[in-house]
Amino acid sequence: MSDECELRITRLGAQGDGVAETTGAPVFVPFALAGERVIADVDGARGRLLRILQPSPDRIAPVCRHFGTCGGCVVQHMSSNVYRAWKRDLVVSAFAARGLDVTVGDLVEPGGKRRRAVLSAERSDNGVAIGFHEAQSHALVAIAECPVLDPKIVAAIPALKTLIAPLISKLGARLTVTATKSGLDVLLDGIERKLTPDVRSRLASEASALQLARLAIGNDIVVETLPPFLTFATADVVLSPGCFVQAVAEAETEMVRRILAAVGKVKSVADLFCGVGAFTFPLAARAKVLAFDGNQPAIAALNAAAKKATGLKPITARVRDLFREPLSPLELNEHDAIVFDPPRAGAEAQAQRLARSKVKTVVAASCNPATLARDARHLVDGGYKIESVTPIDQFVYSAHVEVVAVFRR
Ligand SMILES: C[S@@+](CC[C@H](N)C(=O)[O-])C[C@H]1O[C@@H](n2cnc3c(N)ncnc32)[C@H](O)[C@@H]1O
Repeated sequence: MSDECELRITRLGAQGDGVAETTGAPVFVPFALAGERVIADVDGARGRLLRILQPSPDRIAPVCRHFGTCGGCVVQHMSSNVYRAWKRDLVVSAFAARGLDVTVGDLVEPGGKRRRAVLSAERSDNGVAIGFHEAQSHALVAIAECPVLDPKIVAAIPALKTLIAPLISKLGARLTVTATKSGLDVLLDGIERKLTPDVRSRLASEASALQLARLAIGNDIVVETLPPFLTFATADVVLSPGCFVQAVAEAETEMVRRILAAVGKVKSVADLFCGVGAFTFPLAARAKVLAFDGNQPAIAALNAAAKKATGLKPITARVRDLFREPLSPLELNEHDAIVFDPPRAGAEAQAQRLARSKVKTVVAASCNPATLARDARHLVDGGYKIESVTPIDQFVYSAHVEVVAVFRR
């Protein structure tokens, strides 16, 4: 049952929604701003914005025509000041919820566009569409423009649509596109049927004609015209299909700069959750690095690049599940500094071991302030002091924020 109600929005929630405190529970209204009076269609804790009776002076026009339907961006409608304060506060609140009263730095905005897009492809009565899902829905919004994506990815969408059309059913598929230094690296997941030799050879020649660096379908590399690579310090790393990369190169540069500044002049560093080595190689310009990640292809890619890279200290990279088998305090103590950059779930088991170690400097990078704060609590309880917490706007217009936190003992 939904109800049309007049609401007064008093604050912004963690997902960027306007929140109205009612006599019952709070109501969350996407695209409403603090200070606004709105009419919303309210169903339980959610309100659909129908009309704005009194707009906030901080309301601005969105930069993209898809804003409001495409679920990729949640906050293009607020002034820069409100946006910056809200993003920073996501981090402040996460730390406060763990009883950590820290000074969180201002939001750093490195700019840049996303070099990685995870898109959906679906067949409908009007043909194949590629885009993002609507918020809280399975409906696809076909993308004609996108202010956050690398323009090379947006420009390739019409050609990708034609390329993959024969493979796409109503069930849909996932398309991971990465802009690498040798061209677009395209991975299509969720295709059930096996490729016939004819289809395969057509796909290979069309992908080459489009100058894609690589086209992979699931685990099958259909064609690799050029090895798709990214450069970290002096290392050219050929990516494994769909492996993790930081979404925005400029944000990665900012993270690396802060990590290196915090680590300082050291002899030995462990880089935990290293992926393909975005931090490993810059760290190895000054110290020997022991690197771990649970993803075997990522470690293979890192090791292959390490063999060819010049001017770096020794790198040892190994596959290890750091949730099940975190480094022990004894293993940690062999290093002057530890860098960890886990997935959204965080690194609780590893943080608990770190709390019992004697390592002087720990630097955490995280895309989830909630799990970072939980892990920081373990470090603080183990005697670490939080030296700095810096939010970095890697995921512009979304409710996500990257954070680099420095701990010392
Ligand atoms: C946020 S990414 C960081 C990668 C790298 N630091 C970078 O900047 O590119 C998180 C990494 O954690 C790895 N990972 C996820 N679960 C893991 C686990 N249980 N043990 C070890 N690594 C894991 C993923 O493979 C991924 O490379």
